[in-house]
Amino acid sequence: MQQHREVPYPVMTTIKTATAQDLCTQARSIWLEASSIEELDQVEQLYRQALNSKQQSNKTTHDGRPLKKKKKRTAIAELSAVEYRKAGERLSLLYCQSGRAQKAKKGLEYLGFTCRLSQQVLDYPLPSKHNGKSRKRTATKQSHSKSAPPCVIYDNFLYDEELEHLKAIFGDPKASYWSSHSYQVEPPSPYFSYVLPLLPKSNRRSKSFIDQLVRKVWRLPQLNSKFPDLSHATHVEMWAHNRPHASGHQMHFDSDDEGRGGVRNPIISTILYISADGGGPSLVTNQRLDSSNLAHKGWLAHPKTKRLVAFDGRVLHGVVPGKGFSRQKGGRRVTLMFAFWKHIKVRDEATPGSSRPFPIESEDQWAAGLLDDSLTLKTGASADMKDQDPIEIDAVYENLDGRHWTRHNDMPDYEQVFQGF
Ligand SMILES: O=C(O)CCC(=O)C(=O)O
Ligand SMILES: [Fe+2]
Repeated sequence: MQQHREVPYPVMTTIKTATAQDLCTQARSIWLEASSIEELDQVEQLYRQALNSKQQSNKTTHDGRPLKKKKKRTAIAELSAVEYRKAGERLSLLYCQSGRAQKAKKGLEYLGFTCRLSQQVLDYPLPSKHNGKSRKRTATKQSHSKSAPPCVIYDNFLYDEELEHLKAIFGDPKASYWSSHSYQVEPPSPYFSYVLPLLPKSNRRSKSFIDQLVRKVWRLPQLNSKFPDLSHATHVEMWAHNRPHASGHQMHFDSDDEGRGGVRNPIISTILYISADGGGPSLVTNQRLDSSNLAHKGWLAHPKTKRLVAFDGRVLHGVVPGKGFSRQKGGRRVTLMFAFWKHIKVRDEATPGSSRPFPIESEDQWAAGLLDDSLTLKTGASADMKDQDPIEIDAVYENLDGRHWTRHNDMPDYEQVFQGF
């Protein structure tokens, strides 16, 4: 758990030079790129200052005289209700990420939450020698047993040259893949993805980098024995993310067209970690759309370059925001996702959006890089590929006192569950 130095409560209650909203904006931008404990302390202080900000009241008595000094300073929060809520949630997340969930309780209660992601999730265990040890080969045989995780992790799935090729396309936040889609994480830009058919080897495009890479995942024997339906896939949908350390991705179900017209899940979704200089773990749970309870089990996979994570396309999952500060100034968490579909509607529209056909004629740098056929990928996974155990979490949700939200608790409304991101 990260050590957190307590900072004195802010002394100033009247803000003259910046509005409380400015303080929140400043806090968030420092937080997203923070690389020291001092910066994190500053973030916390700014939020507390914004939440405690007061304006001089212009109120007068009924006959027009100013109120006595004490009354004149009637507190008026400068933040709008929405901003106040956001700032309160941000500060609560900082508490939960640093072993101080108890301190978040009052604020979360005030904001109407009854339940939150657990300490084990928000203040997640860091990768260590004891976590994610290599699994014995026989362990994969349990894949049909009820308690088997709905996800698998393979380290060193990619060869170095494959990673380098992907880094050149997706690594730089200014690269054409991001700029040509006006990608941003805060506030998030609209979702966009591309669909490729899973073609027989004889197809003319099957030598492109992206087709070879997709095939390498799709045909991985270990993945096919864990998820037998994978062989029925006809299309793959690809999308990617490039996040600073503190940026998370709310809990969600992967769905065709983002769930418009009803949720339709892929057979499996996969995550390839291209850059892991920052960012929190992926969290996969055992909750499904038709579950009548919140997830009671979860599995964490930390970002690690060349790693492949695959999970049952029906389960709730997300990205936990990186806690503390980034190991590297400006470090990014870059992931490339593939969802394998039996049926998916390809939406051929002029603007970026959900499941567009892969632009095979495009001269955009990113598309050209993925269509490049000069690199022959070695078939199969890299020789030192290793399966790893995800880190098992036995409480995904807790009440505000930190007690497990068990199967015996009611299903709370979505707005009552604090995710912190
Ligand atoms: O980046 C990750 O770990 C997973 C992201 C994800 O679930 C998504 O983009 O749908
Ligand atoms: Fe997802």
